[in-house]
Amino acid sequence: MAPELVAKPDGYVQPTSFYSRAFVTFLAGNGDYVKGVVGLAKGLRKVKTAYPLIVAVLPDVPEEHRRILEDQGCIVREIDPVYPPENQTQFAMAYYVINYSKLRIWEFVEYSKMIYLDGDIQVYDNIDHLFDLPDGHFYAVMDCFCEKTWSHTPQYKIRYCQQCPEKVKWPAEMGPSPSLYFNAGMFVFEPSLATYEDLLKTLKITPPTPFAEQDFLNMYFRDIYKPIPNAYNLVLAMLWRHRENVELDKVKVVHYCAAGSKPWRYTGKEENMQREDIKMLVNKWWDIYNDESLDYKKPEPVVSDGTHVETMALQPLVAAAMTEAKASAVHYVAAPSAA
Ligand SMILES: O=c1ccn([C@@H]2O[C@H](COP(=O)(O)OP(=O)(O)O)[C@@H](O)[C@H]2O)c(=O)[nH]1
Ligand SMILES: OC[C@H]1O[C@H](O[C@@H]2[C@@H](O)[C@H](O)[C@@H](O)[C@H](O)[C@@H]2O)[C@H](O)[C@@H](O)[C@H]1O
Ligand SMILES: [Mn+2]
Repeated sequence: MAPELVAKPDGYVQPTSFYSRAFVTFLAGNGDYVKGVVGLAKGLRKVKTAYPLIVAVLPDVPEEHRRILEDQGCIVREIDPVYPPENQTQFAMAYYVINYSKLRIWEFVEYSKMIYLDGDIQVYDNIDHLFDLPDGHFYAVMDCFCEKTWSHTPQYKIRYCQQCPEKVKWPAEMGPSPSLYFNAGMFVFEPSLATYEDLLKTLKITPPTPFAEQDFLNMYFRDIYKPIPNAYNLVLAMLWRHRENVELDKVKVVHYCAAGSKPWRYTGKEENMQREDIKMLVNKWWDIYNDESLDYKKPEPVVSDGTHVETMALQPLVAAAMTEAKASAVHYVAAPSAA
């Protein structure tokens, strides 16, 4: 629901509840992931989230892509890259090396709570309630170890997966079973400069591993990690690896991370990509991406007592609240965080 607006004696109106919560995603390069972020922005609008979407962009994201995202109501913020220490690691995907730059979002301390979403994620139900989860923990959905991308791990070699720990039990002779491990495509976290500095300091002395920043974040937050239901981040491989753990009609967030499943590049040729559930989820993504009614509508400039007030690129909800607050004969100032 839109933040309360309070008209001040001098006629200035300011939202009482400044946004200290936001969704945040990450965009690198001049390629087609920008389509993923546009889809995400429109999906969040469709589920009527009360919070803005921040896009942390690397310097190599072109002005044209930044404009496209601002025109979709996103708040674009440039971040510097973060590189892991010199290493010979073979990342599961070569481009994973850029994903360490996600760590910059811990520096967004004007927000007390944020939900990170990969650009290849779509939100199909409102998940604003996750912002109310108790502070002091790191919330994310458990990953699955059954795809070939995990063939470098001991759990893969013995076909152990945390999604079905009873099926193949962890053998005592291999020591304690692995800590619960989350997929880093979606997580609820609290920005903090102290954590941010410590993350970067710790990264400098941590040898990189195949799943790059996902492995690093799992190691770093292991003691405060709390699993949340699979419905909040459906890692697509779950559909053919652990169908018993998926209630497709209750899924709120879909993560198009399986090879060949990025909707904007979908050809249907890769393994599992001809499944009916995959085709349905890819079409669902395109329905939102192509829905022009979900495009961001810049609020009409507010004209008051003859002066033309330039409204900033406000979040639709603040704009709607302003309209409700009868934009006549008063000036408006937007909440800085809504700018
Ligand atoms: O060329 C790229 C590759 C990755 N990303 C960002 O980094 C995230 C993580 O990469 P990806 O989702 O491809 O990894 P996966 O979840 O498929 O392993 C993406 O969702 C994007 O937000 C990007 O912006 N440009
Ligand atoms: O940089 C490492 C990446 O690791 C994760 O992706 C993996 C993981 O989900 C595996 O379990 C799948 O098998 C695999 O397909 C998928 O790519 C995150 O989704 C991504 O945001 C990012 O952190
Ligand atoms: Mn992803």
